Amino acid sequence: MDVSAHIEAVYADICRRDPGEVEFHQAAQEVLHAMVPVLRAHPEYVEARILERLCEPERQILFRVPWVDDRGTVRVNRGFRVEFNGALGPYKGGLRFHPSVNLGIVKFLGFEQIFKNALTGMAIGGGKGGADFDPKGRSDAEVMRFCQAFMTELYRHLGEHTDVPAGDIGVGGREIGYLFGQYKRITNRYESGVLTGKPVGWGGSHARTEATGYGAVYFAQEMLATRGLDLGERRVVVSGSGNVAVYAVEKVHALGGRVVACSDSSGYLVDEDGIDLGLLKDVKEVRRERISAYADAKPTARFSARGSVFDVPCEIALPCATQNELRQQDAVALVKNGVLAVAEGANMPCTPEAVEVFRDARVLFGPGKAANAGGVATSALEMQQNASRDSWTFERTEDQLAAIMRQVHAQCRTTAEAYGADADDYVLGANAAGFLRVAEAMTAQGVV
Ligand SMILES: NC(=O)C1=CN([C@@H]2O[C@H](COP(=O)(O)OP(=O)(O)OC[C@H]3O[C@@H](n4cnc5c(N)ncnc54)[C@H](O)[C@@H]3O)[C@@H](O)[C@H]2O)C=CC1
Ligand SMILES: O=C(O)CCC(=O)C(=O)O
Repeated sequence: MDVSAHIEAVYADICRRDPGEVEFHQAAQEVLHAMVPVLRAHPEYVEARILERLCEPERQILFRVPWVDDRGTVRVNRGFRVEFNGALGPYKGGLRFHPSVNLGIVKFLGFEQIFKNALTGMAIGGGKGGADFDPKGRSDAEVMRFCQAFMTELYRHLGEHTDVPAGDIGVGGREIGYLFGQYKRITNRYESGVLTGKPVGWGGSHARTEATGYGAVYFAQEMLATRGLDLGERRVVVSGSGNVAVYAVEKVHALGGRVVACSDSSGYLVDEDGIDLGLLKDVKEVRRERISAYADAKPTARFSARGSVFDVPCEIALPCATQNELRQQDAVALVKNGVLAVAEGANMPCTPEAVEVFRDARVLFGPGKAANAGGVATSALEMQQNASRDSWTFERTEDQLAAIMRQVHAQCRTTAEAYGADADDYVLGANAAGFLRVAEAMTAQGVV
């Protein structure tokens, strides 16, 4: 059988059926490319049309979200939930509130989530959702009314055994609280496990807030260890300054590294003293201001509205903002400046051309579906705690997170080698290991 031709045909079909969904095409192409050696070893998955079934969501929900702003004006947004694959458990994946959200972006994120969730080894399927709502500049009351309107439609598709959303860009503890309140009001059920990322006082898990950023740093640490290196004293650049970025900075500092730059959509900040985490959290989490407010408050820091945060020389780069933020020219600059390792805290932040530059330069590269899997894995730990009406300590939860990240890392390397690649080929290893677990479950469950 000509496996390459089969894969080409699957990809062509995706592009033909869903033209314009460029981010989904990009995510699918990466996975499909990695499938060549896997399908050669498993022709039964070609026969069972596993790839074709994996690339088609089980269900896509699109809905109107009408709400009223503080001036009494009626607003209308579009809501999405893509329930991509439920072979391993309830659909699991975050909600993104950002003006750029469209079906193609939600599908790319949901598709990534299938393989990421499988890699964690936990019982969670893949899904993602969101809305083209822009929370920037909105009052708390507006955000609450929007969340209530969003949940007024979405609730009928959710359930702790059905579909369990969490946060993503623009959705944090505040939004999860409002969404949970509306779910509870409509259903008259205190179903703790229907959403994760809840605040710790009422069903949230310790370490979930920190998990994605911490996990990405653990993954970078594991990659460095394969070359006898560690994070101590290393110069690190983190893009973004949201949930993932802030806790990546925190863990790098805890492990002895120094984050010298971070960013937001308005520009980037360099602080050679090392990013002051207290100030960063105050600017971003409390005051919800632009990152330039940090430089206004600290004389050692400088803010730049032009150029890229990846121009700042570093040994470790952690892209933690958004998709396709790290382009070919950024990768070239990083390599020129001696970068050793790149771990994707965000989903698909590096373009395919950038990944190629890292591969050619033999830079250790951890793809998002492996490197940022700590967030969703800790969400699954939150579901476990909710199901058993238990609450674990921070230490116990973080220990489990660290163990899961070590296991994800090891699995990437052994799977890459098993399919004839170098163990450093984390892209092949992550995609193949995730795929195999899902394909096995789909096969056992029949054509459904
Ligand atoms: N929150 C979580 O647990 C997980 C998040 N992710 C991914 O991590 C990334 C960040 O998510 P969160 O930190 O949760 O969101 P967030 O809303 O807390 O932060 C997003 C950050 O990215 C910045 N940003 C957005 N667009 C940008 C641009 N074009 N250029 C520079 N900065 C930009 C924002 O200013 C903000 O600092 C996303 O790709 C998300 O899908 C992945 C796994 C889990
Ligand atoms: O915690 C979750 O359920 C989802 C996290 C997420 O959206 C992601 O892994 O990209």
